[in-house]
Parts: sequence; structure tokens; C-alpha cells
Amino acid sequence: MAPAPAPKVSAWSARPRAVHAAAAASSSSASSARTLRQRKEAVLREKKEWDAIIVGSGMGGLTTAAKMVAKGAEVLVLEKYVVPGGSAAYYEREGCTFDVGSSMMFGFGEEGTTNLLTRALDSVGKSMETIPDPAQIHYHLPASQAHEDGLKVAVHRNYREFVEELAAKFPHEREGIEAFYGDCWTVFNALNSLDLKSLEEPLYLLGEFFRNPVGCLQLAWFLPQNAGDIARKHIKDEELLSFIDMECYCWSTVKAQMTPMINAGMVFCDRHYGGINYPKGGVGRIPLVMAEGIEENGGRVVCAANVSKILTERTGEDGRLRAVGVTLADGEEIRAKAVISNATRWDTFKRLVREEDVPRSEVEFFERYKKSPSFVTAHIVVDSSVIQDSCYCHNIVLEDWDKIEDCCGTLFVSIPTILDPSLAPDGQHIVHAFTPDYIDGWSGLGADEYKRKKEEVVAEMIRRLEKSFLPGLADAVIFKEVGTPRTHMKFLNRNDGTYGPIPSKRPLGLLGMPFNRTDVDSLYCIGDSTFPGQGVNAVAFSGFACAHRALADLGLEPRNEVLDKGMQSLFGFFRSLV
Ligand SMILES: NC(=O)c1ccc[n+]([C@@H]2O[C@H](COP(=O)([O-])OP(=O)(O)OC[C@H]3O[C@@H](n4cnc5c(N)ncnc54)[C@H](O)[C@@H]3O)[C@@H](O)[C@H]2O)c1
Ligand SMILES: CC(C)=CCC/C(C)=C/C=C/C(C)=C/C=C/C(C)=C/C=C/C=C(C)/C=C/C=C(C)/C=C/C=C(\C)CCC=C(C)C
Repeated sequence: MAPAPAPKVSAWSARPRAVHAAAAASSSSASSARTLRQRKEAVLREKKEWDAIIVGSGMGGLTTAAKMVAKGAEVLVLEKYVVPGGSAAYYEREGCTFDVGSSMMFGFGEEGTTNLLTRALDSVGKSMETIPDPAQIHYHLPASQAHEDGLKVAVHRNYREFVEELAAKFPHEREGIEAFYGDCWTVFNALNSLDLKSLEEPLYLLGEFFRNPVGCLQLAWFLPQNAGDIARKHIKDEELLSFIDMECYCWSTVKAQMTPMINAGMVFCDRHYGGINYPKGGVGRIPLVMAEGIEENGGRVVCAANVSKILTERTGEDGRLRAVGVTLADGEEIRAKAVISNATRWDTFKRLVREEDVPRSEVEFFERYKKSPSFVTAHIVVDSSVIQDSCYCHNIVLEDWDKIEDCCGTLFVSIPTILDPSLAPDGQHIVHAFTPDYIDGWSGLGADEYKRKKEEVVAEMIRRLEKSFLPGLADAVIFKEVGTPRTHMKFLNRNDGTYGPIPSKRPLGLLGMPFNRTDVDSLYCIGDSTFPGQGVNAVAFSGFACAHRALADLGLEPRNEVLDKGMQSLFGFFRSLV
């Protein structure tokens, strides 16, 4: 994840990106700000009350909006930054288009029900050209007695090819490998047979149960389990178990024993089923195209609109607390029947909601989950001669198994120009290198010290890349832009720049993760602080689920009040066990 100063984009508009960028290039920053302000004022004059306001236009927010406008709801998305997308946005420099953070797209295939990005676009009448990635990741892992030159494994798009490659490195564990990934397929096939909607909506849940009891029971079985426990049932080799830890860590930022099995099933199979697919023109195209579709379906996506408070009132005979709208940083109040927050839970309940209104359930969430680290990221433009033809787009580098979870331990590297050369000028490649780090080490530094520390960290990244698979990298660098946890905090509005929540202690699978409703009526959460957690396809699921639940509460989808109440109590009971 990354990045740097604001892209020179003048205003959000429902136009193709080329037009958008061209408009940007011709605008001064003062006129950009004016255009954004004028558009915001015009949109706010359109209605006195919206069906739903969505705070933030990350992929969680946009997916929710897309599913809601498709059912006729009047939805306003408010984004603090100048373009939509959050972690999936883009910026442009020196003729290159950089992905701010997300670059490995799950859920972008053609088949099944788990391809949530494809389906969210489809719901607003949009589709995108994608480029299939032949491998999800190429791992460059520590050397051992058995693997003297380091453990090198490519996770091929073709499942059998991947299993054969791994089994060739661990022949004595062939059965364990087949059994562990086989369990992952059981999870995935069950997920991929459901019409994915809100688990908080009992009519839907009962319908799915009667349609597909085996799939639902399989999911219920795996729901409280973690990937590490299942792996340990089948596999004994410590090096292979460390490999499974890395397979989990590189997307969940925790090892296998802390990673919910449902999520592992999703990630370890979607990469072979639908495959990893890169959107032509860069990841930042997805939010632009989706926002365009939302607007074409009557919704509004307004940028440079910073929400400073979620408005609550005690209304109705029951006197219960309800969210009734938001206040913007410029003091403007906007009313809505539902407020949906795509900000992290820390930002939502420690900044946007008044302290006296924070429900007990949210305090418990802060006890169960803590903030994962942020990232130091470098977008490096290099002479293309340094990237060999055999190089894959996504790579992981680790030299010492004990350092997998350390700050700056695991090094992630994407080279998106391998898939889409149009992102950089001819003869150049983009190397996006990033490594986990906490805000603490970056807070309170003076300007010179901050700059020096950035240089040091990036020099070390380049040194490691030269040693592992990019010899000659240092001499090939043309341009580099470095982001730190401070950058993430500032531009992505994420508390301490965190990548998302991680369990404070060993979780019961996904049971501790809250769904979309909160204990403040009409206030919902989406994004990575809700079920099923981090990841673009995961936050897209939170959007599908939240849209369904909120539409039911607005009377735009079927609901049954008695069953709803029973379900709420049941979930409350489950969570008290956790
Ligand atoms: N696949 C990858 O390579 C990769 C890499 C990085 C991140 N990701 C994933 O992306 C996920 C994040 O998606 P998300 O949708 O939950 O969140 P997000 O952080 O992407 O988007 C949240 C949006 O809300 C906006 N916002 C926050 N507070 C606001 C306020 N007060 N007013 C107006 N706007 C506000 C932010 O500016 C941001 O645009 C992470 O979980 C991570 O896993 C994936
Ligand atoms: C209620 C009861 C009791 C029962 C019932 C049962 C049932 C029915 C259940 C159901 C469930 C469900 C539906 C679930 C769902 C889930 C999901 C959808 C999930 C998803 C997930 C996803 C994910 C996790 C993803 C992730 C991803 C990520 C994070 C990524 C990342 C990446 C990165 C960081 C990059 C890397 C790079 C390089 C290597 C360079």
C-alpha cells in the first residue's frame, strides 16, 4: 500500500479516465478545488434526505453503493480524497500510473458467485477488460538443508501445476498437501454455491439453507476454525508449515493459526478458479468505472467531502439511538435514513461517533482485535532491461523464517507492467515494493530525519531485491516515490495507517468478526473491520452483505421483523462466547 501527494485530478466526474486525467492536466490546483467544491454543492442541493449516505469510497463503499442503487435506493457516497477508491485508487507521475495499494485482484473472474468485483460492476451495467496473471505469487523463501538455494515456489494459476511444484519440493508430504488444499476447496466450493448476501438477514439464510443444506453446514463447520489448525492435522514438516504460514501472512498479516479457515479457502482457491486478473489500465480504473456506473444508476459519488461527524438522535417511541446523517468538515449537515461507514472501526467509533454514543459491543471489538501494521512502500520506475522475461508480477521475499512477522521482515513486490506495459513509458517497468511497519517508528521525526529514514529503508529494500531476484536494480532506478505509515494515515484516512484489524489472541475463526449492523440503529459498517475482514474481495463481500441488510431495513428487500430480532439475539449470544 502506499502513497504520496495527491494526484493532479481536478474533480470526480462520471467520465472515462483518459478524459478525467486530461482535464486534470489542464487545471491549476486552485481551479481543481473550486470544481470539486462546486460539484459537491450542486449534489447536496439535489435532495433533503438520502436513503443512505456512505462515508468513504473504498471498494467496500463503492460495492455497497453499486448494489443499493441497482435496487433503486438513493445513495450518496462522500469521499475525503480527490478520487474514489481508497486503497484501490491510483496516482500518476512521470508518465506512469501507480496503484496506491491493492494490486492483486481476487474475485475478478467470470464464473461462479464469488467473483464479487465482476458482479458488483455488472450490477451497475459495467464490465472491464482484465489481463490473466499466470501465477498469483512467486515465493523467494529462506534456504534450508533440503532447499540449499532457498525455497522457490510459484503459485501457478493452474491448481495441479501448483500442487505438483510444491509436492516436488516436499515429496514426503504429498498427501498432506493434497488434503490441506482439498479442505480449502471444500470451503470454496460451498461459498461458490451460495448467492452471497447478508448473513444477518434470516429469510435469505433460511432460503439458502433449504436450497443447499450441505454447503451451509460445511461453512458453519469451518466458520470457527483457523487455517493453521487444519494444516497441522495434515502436515508435519516444519518447513512446509512455515510455508503455509507465509501463504496466510502475505494477505492476512498473521500466521496460519490466527487466520480464519473460511478466508484461507477463499484465497487459496479463487486464485486457481477465477484466477488473479489485473484490470487493463491499472487497479485505479475499477473504482472510476464503478463510480461511473453508480452515477448512471442515479447515485452520487462526491470527492473532497470530509465527514467529520456521524449525527445521532434519540427518536421514536423506544427512544433508541439512531444515525440520522453526517456533518462535513465545513459544517454542512446532510440527512439520511441510513449511514454506512467505510472508515475503519477505529475511525468510525473513536472519531466520527460521539464518545457517549459508542456501544459496549464496539468496546469489545477493540478488545478482540488490534490494528495490523501499516506499510512502507516504494514505487520505483526502472529501466526495463533489469526485469528478466521469466519474472512474475507478484513476488514475496523472506530470508529468515523467524522474521516473517517482524517490521520490514517480509518484502512484497509487484511489477504490474509485466502484465500491462501501458502503465509506464516504453522501455520502463514499475516495481512496487512494500514491507509492513508500524506508525510508531515514523511519528515525531523532523523533516530531515524523516527523509533520511525513508532513503535508508528503500536502500535496504533494493539491496534485498538485488540479492533475491533483481540483480542490478540499484543502477536501473529512474525515479522513486516513497510512502510510509504516515502517508497511509494522511491519504487513506486509516487510523495509524493500519492495513486492517488482526485478532489480539487466537480467534475462533470468523466468529468474532462483526457483521454490518451496529448497536446504533441505522448505522452500518463496511470494509475490513467487518466480516470477513481484509482484502478487496472480502470488503466487496461486506458491501454485498451490507447493501442487502440496509435495503431490507429500508423496505427495498423482503424482511421479517420477528425473525430479525431472534437472529440479532442469536448473534449476540455467539459473540458473547467469543
Ligand atoms: N489486494 C491487494 O493487493 C491489497 C493491497 C492493499 C490493500 N488491500 C485491501 O483493501 C482493503 C481496504 O478496503 P476498504 O474499502 O475497507 O477501505 P479503504 O481504506 O480502501 O477505503 C476507505 C475510504 O474511506 C475514505 N474515508 C475515510 N474516512 C473518511 C471520512 N471521514 N470522510 C470521507 N471519506 C473518508 C478514505 O479516504 C478511503 O478512500 C484492505 O482491507 C486491504 O486488504 C488489498
Ligand atoms: C449463521 C451460521 C451459524 C451459519 C451459516 C453458515 C454460512 C452460510 C456461512 C457463510 C459464510 C460466508 C458467505 C462467508 C463469506 C466469506 C468471504 C466472501 C470471504 C472472502 C475473503 C477474501 C479474502 C480474505 C481476500 C483477501 C485478500 C487479500 C487480503 C489480498 C492481499 C494481497 C496483498 C497484500 C498483495 C500481496 C502482494 C504481493 C505478493 C506482491
